[in-house]
Amino acid sequence: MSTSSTKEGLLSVTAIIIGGTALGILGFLSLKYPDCRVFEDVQRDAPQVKGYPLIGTFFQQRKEYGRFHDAHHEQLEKLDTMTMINSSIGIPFAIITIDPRNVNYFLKTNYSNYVKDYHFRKKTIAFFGDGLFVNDGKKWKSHRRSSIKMFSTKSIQKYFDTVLVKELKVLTHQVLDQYASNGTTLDLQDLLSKFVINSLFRFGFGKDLQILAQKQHIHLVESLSNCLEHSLNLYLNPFTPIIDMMNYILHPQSKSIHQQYDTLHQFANTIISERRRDMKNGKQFDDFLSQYMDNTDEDGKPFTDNDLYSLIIGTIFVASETTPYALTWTIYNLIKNPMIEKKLLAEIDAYFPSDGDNYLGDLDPIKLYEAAKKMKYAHAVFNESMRLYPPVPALKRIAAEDDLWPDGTKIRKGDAIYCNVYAQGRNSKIWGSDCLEFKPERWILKDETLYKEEKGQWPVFAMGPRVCIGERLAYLHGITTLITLIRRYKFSLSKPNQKVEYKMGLSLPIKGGLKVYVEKR
Ligand code: HEM
Repeated sequence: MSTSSTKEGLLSVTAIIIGGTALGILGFLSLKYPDCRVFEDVQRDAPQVKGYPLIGTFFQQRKEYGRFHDAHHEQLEKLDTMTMINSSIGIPFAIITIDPRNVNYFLKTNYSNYVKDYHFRKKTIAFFGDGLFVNDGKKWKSHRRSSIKMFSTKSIQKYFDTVLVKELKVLTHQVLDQYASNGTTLDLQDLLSKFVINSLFRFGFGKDLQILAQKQHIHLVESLSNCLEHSLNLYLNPFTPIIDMMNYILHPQSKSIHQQYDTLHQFANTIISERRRDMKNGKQFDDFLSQYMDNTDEDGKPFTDNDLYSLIIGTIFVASETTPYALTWTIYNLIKNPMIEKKLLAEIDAYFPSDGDNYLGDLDPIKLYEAAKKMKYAHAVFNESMRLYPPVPALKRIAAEDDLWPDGTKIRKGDAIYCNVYAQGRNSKIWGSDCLEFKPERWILKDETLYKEEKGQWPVFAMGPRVCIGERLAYLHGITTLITLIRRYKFSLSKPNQKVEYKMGLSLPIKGGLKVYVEKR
């Protein structure tokens, strides 16, 4: 036998051994991990969404991305569980829970073991800055402490008198009346976002952005939404920097994403420097910005411009992404349920007896404020809409240490935890067999008081030490706007078969907005 054929023989034997061993290992691993990702430790005493050997639920998760929350809802109902594991290659391991005991535990009882996602903070820092929303520990504490004073009863009342009612007049008399008389379609979601941004900006930073009627700062609103989407893509899609580069090469004329981030930073920097100058000249202010500037962080140092940037952008972010979406979904639900709208109108009439064209006592701030606090049915309608369409659809944390949940689920250090608020609001075990129906009556108890949930079965504003600090303001803002709009206008979908579905993200907007016609009542 020649040396070359001996070599060939040896090579093929080696190839057979290597190939056989690889196949053997693959077969062994496939048997060990038949429905989850390879090397996953699934011994957590929680049911698991079944996937494929070694890759887990990768394909299911990719396919369901656009309807992520519904997929969780269906999987939880199918598995007949309130806590489940979803394990996929390439996607961080996640434990999803809607069990009120667990939710109460990780958001409240043992909240310090469940921290904000560090990777999210790192990827989104260009947008959010390094402030309240994305931090834990000292930084979070000092930012929260400095913000909270703005949400006292006195400040909220002042906001009502000096800002909200005036903005409502612009929204109705200058904008919506125009659409009503022209009979043209409008995107209600977009309009309400601008309305809330403008109002809260005047409240927090004493500046009228005039984006509602006079169409100023529209580039700011665009940059805001593009940069938010971009920073989420940076977190979720590793190819984002390559896509950015391609966009830059293919569309050299259009504004690059970096220029849009610059727009946000320049906008915030201008506000900060103007304020520093005015304060130096002895002008007095009583808003968010001045409170931050007067306060110090936990080490006694003044807040930096970066801290102030995160406050400004954070406020615009919550303003544009929560209350307006809650309001848009509520009006959508009322369009779909005319009998409920009729009942709401009856409650509004009881508080504001018919007064011709002077709707709602011509928007008298004191009357409105008092009514908005008391109107039970309006609260029930708003809550019921947020039950089905929570503005913040999921709460995510990372476990700092191993733990054991009240339902027996074992938690490992580093696990990602999701409370899917959307799936929880639609769960039949929690809300009964009519859970998918829009029924505001479920919020009104036999003794005519409003049901208040505090045990972890509806954390729409979160709970525990990180509960939303804007909750009271959001209710007052939401209810006042709702009753004003419903009393003055009748809304209808511009196309009766308009597809209304949510867009995936940190919040729950309607994909493409809500296109409506508006008529004066
Ligand atoms: C319907 C309206 C709103 C809903 C449903 C809502 C919901 C929430 C939720 C669920 C969280 C917790 C997020 C998490 O920890 O992962 C949160 C946090 C927060 N919200 Fe709201 N929010 C609303 C409106 C507002 C408004 C109007 C403001 C202020 C202008 C505000 C300010 C904040 C702040 C500052 C935090 C961070 C608190 C912290 O981490 O300590 N929210 N909100």
